[in-house]
Amino acid sequence: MPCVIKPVTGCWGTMNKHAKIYVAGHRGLVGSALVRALTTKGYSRLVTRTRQELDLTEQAAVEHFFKTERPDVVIDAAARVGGIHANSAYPAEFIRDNLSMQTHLVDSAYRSGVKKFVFLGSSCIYPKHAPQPLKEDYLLTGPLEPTNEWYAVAKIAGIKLCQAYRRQYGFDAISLMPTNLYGSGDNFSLENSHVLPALIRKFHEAKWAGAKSVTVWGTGTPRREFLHVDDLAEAVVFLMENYSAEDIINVGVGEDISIRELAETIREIVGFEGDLVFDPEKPDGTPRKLLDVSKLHSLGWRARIPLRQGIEETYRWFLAHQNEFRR
Ligand SMILES: NC(=O)C1=CN([C@@H]2O[C@H](COP(=O)(O)OP(=O)(O)OC[C@H]3O[C@@H](n4cnc5c(N)ncnc54)[C@H](OP(=O)(O)O)[C@@H]3O)[C@@H](O)[C@H]2O)C=CC1
Ligand SMILES: C[C@H]1O[C@H](OP(=O)(O)OP(=O)(O)OC[C@H]2O[C@@H](n3cnc4c(=O)[nH]c(N)nc43)[C@H](O)[C@@H]2O)[C@@H](O)[C@@H](O)C1=O
Repeated sequence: MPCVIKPVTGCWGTMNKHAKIYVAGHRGLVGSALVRALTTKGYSRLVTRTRQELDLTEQAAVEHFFKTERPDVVIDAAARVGGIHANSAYPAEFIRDNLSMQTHLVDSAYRSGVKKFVFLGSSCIYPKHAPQPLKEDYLLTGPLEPTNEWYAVAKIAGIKLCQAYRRQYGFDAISLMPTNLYGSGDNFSLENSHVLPALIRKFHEAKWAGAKSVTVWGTGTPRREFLHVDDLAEAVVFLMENYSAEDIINVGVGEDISIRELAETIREIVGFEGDLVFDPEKPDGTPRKLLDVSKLHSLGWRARIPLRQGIEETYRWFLAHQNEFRR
């Protein structure tokens, strides 16, 4: 099905700057960047709820929220998220919570008359050994990476949910597939975070402890693509305003680096002078996960924050917030 570009204003009417936009998961890495991006773009009616105020795994609470708040637009940045270890260690929570939250959100949004729903998947929905770069068409063409198949299956179900509600009910739900993200507000847990924040913290702590080496999980050979979360948020707002179709869209940079190169870059930025030690007992995960972003480029959007600059900014954020991490 072809891409559909629609104008911000005009027949839609909902995407004017007074549209009431519910950002689910607004305290997370992505949600907080979305709040910044939407505010900068002049969207003045943002609705947010903490997990304590609205637990999205509670169907009745979600239904009640939509009936009373009646947002025009929903951006779903709420999910159970984590790095390679968390995905392997908590498979039941990753599949259960993600299936539950997204189902409640999509269904209640449709039933309460939401005009636009933006769902966020992930590049891990593609088969482990799919050709690179990963085109949107490769979805469901082969087996998944075992370390994150539970999360990936939930995300694939989320895509299908959006497509089904569009086909049967004409619900304008779109699904975007971000690559690995990083930036201000990330999770810096040593066990459960993604590689980039984990390595920032490991190198920083090793530097201050005067350690001789830092251990990097796996062989260092897997390749990953990293998109700054402020770029991602801009892309999400752009697609919310301009895209309406059932086909998924990759959101990335179009370039990747090896974990060894990433570790060397972070070591340099942090100023750690010791060695890198690779631990091959830890899983490598997918060998490569580079998105084909030609569809996104053809719609008129490109990432702008270079990786080194983004890591430097993220390290400054880490230094300013290291005593107040969320977990
Ligand atoms: N980070 C990444 O590299 C990537 C992320 N994505 C996708 O982007 C989206 C956002 O991820 P990210 O910002 O990194 O994740 P975070 O973990 O930083 O944020 C997730 C948010 O979801 C909220 N949440 C979790 N469970 C519940 C619940 N039961 N009820 C209400 N709120 C809940 C969290 O609330 P609380 O603050 O209370 O914990 C938090 O605000 C997800 O869909 C993820 O799959 C896609 C590709 C890569
Ligand atoms: C966004 C994406 O994120 C996850 O997939 P992933 O890309 O494999 O995740 P990751 O960032 O945790 O690891 C990337 C690579 O880096 C290596 N690595 C080295 N040292 C550390 C380290 O210290 N911590 C971590 N976490 N990884 C390390 C690690 O061994 C692996 O080879 C999925 O949850 C998936 O569901 C998903 O969507």
